[in-house]
Amino acid sequence: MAQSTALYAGYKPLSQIQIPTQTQNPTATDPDLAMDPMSATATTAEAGTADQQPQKRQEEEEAERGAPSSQSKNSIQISGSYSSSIDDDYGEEDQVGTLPPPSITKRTSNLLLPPRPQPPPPPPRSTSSPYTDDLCTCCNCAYSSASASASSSSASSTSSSSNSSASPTASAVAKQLARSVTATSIMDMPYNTSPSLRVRTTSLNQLKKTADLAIENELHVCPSVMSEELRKLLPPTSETVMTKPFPIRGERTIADCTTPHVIAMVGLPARGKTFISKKLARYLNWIGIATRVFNLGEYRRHATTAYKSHEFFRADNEEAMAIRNRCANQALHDSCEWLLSGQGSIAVFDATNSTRDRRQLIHDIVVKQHGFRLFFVESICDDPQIIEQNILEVKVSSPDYLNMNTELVVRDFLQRIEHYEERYQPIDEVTEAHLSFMKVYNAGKKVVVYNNEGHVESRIVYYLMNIHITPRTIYLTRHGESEYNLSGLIGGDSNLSTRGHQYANALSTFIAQQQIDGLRVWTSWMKRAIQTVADVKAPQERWKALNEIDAGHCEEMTYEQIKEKFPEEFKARDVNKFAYRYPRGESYEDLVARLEPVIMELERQGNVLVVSHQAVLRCLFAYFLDKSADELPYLYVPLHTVIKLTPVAYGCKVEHIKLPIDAVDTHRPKPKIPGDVSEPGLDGLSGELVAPDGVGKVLIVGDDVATATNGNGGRVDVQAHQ
Ligand SMILES: O=P(O)(O)OC[C@H]1O[C@@](CO)(OP(=O)(O)O)[C@@H](O)[C@@H]1O
Repeated sequence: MAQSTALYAGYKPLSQIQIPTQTQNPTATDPDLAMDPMSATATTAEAGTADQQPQKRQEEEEAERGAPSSQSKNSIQISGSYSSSIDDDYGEEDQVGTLPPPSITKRTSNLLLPPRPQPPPPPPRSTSSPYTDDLCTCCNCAYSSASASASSSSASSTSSSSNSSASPTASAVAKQLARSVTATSIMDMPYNTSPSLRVRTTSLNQLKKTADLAIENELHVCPSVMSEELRKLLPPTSETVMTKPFPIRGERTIADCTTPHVIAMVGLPARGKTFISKKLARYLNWIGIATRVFNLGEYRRHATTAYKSHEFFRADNEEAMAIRNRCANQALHDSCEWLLSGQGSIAVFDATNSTRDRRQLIHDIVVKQHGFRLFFVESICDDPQIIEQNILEVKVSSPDYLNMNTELVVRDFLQRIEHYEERYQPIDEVTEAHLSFMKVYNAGKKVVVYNNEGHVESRIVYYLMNIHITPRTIYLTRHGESEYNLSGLIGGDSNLSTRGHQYANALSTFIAQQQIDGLRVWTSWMKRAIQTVADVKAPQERWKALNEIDAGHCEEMTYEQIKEKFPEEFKARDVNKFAYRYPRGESYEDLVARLEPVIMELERQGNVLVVSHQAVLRCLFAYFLDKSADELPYLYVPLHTVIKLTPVAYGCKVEHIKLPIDAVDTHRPKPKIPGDVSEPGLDGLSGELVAPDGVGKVLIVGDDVATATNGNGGRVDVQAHQ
């Protein structure tokens, strides 16, 4: 966690904060109402100058996207049917008082071009580049000042006015840029233009407004040496836009989340805020939007050495309140700094944010000062059973209650909730009509969405409408060993081998013995997957989306054959396996995009057995285990093994159940030298029945499948993962 510098007046480093004494002061005022008039004035005054600009830009962005104006208030209400218990946070944390305006105005240039994670350096320009007429003078790349000078007249006027003092090369770049800015409009794009190209064009339209400034400052170089930010805004060329069905990872991120977002949770303790925050972050990261949760409870625990009792949360405990305020300031500040640093696109501020003043303050900082988007997610629950279940599941094991007996924990926590209830103000559509928010009632029974402002919010709303907390189990397994697996061929649509058929039998026995309530079976359309569940007694569905990664020109070849026939391709895959796309085929990143509807439907379902393939299951497994894009293509998913996933608290319990039928090992670990087929891998997983990263332990079932499913038969030691 990045420690802040003293950006807020009066801020004290967390390490210097002392444990509060449990004082009670009945005359103390509500800290949310006790705003420092100086701070409040400063905030308002600053807002007067700064706030209209981001808001205006936001509207312009929306107009470009064809999104409805934020002025058009809208609210929808949806009722669902979820039930059962709820997992939750460690009960944080609201009532923070005034947040003095942070002094980060020096970074407002980021608002125009928010820094993004650095993409890999551009490939050397080939002679097929459009920039071929002439060599540039700064680095002898193929940038053409001649082609740039042949710009359209309207473009020329734009560039010449802004670039009169630049070098000939800079002038050429400026012209090239300005021409594209002037000539290209999102409206001109053909209907089937890729999303990445549309975004690039949108960015160009934005750039048009700031072109003079940008050209002044940055266009003194050719594209190969100009800043990443500016280069991204150059018109697409045959090198930057490929013929492909999906944009590459970085582009997709930009497409989905041009403006940084803060998602701020709202609600009383034990209402599932941390559960929602963590799950949402896992999903957003998986689809390629860098997201991080800032949990206020963790800040508070860091600032105090030990939690003593609910007294700490009394509204009239001034000393404790001061600590809580500082922690909240710090967490929000860190969220914004993280977004400004360009490391991420969405910060989830996991706190109770339970008063109107508090939310207004967040709005002032996030929207008015930084120009970010802000979306509140309020979790409301009045079902005592859900709340109690939640306390028992996650509060009892909270670091706040180490070594405390369960009954005392429940009593203390309920009193803590009462302190919050005294001051809790649910989001109000009338007095807070300017906010964008959704409300989730009783773990998804009803959902209200208000002022939904764009694509990211829509995806979040859709996701949160699909998740539920009803206990269930998901079983993942690859098909039985196939004929192609035996001969080392990838892809294709071959039949099961003899051992593959034996696995199919063992699997149906195993599943029957598990006696899984309401089980549904999902398979790909591939023969080997369908044959594997031939005897499983449960309703079955075929998903084309579960088909194995399409290896394009490399289908039905061995790794050795690919290396021999396409050595460069083979090597390229080892360099970046997640992003690499087979010629005329798919990448792992494509797979993730293809599998999103599967994940969404899995979230809606109860018990499901998914029978699919190595690459596909790596993607699904990575979603449940929150694995990064680097780790994902190397996750170990061996044949003849069932991976049992059981949601617990904030994560997933993982069990690997190896059924007793031998199979070849198709796992190819990451080689030390890209393109090497002989060298043993770095991850050391190949051939070992060890789950990656110590995730759970492998349960090796004996000859009698029943031994393992009858309770004690080698029950595995499992770990829960966030
Ligand atoms: O991405 P890598 O590691 O090559 O693994 C994917 C490959 O796994 C295979 C087996 O080698 O999957 P599966 O047998 O599960 O259908 C190939 O079909 C597929 O191309």
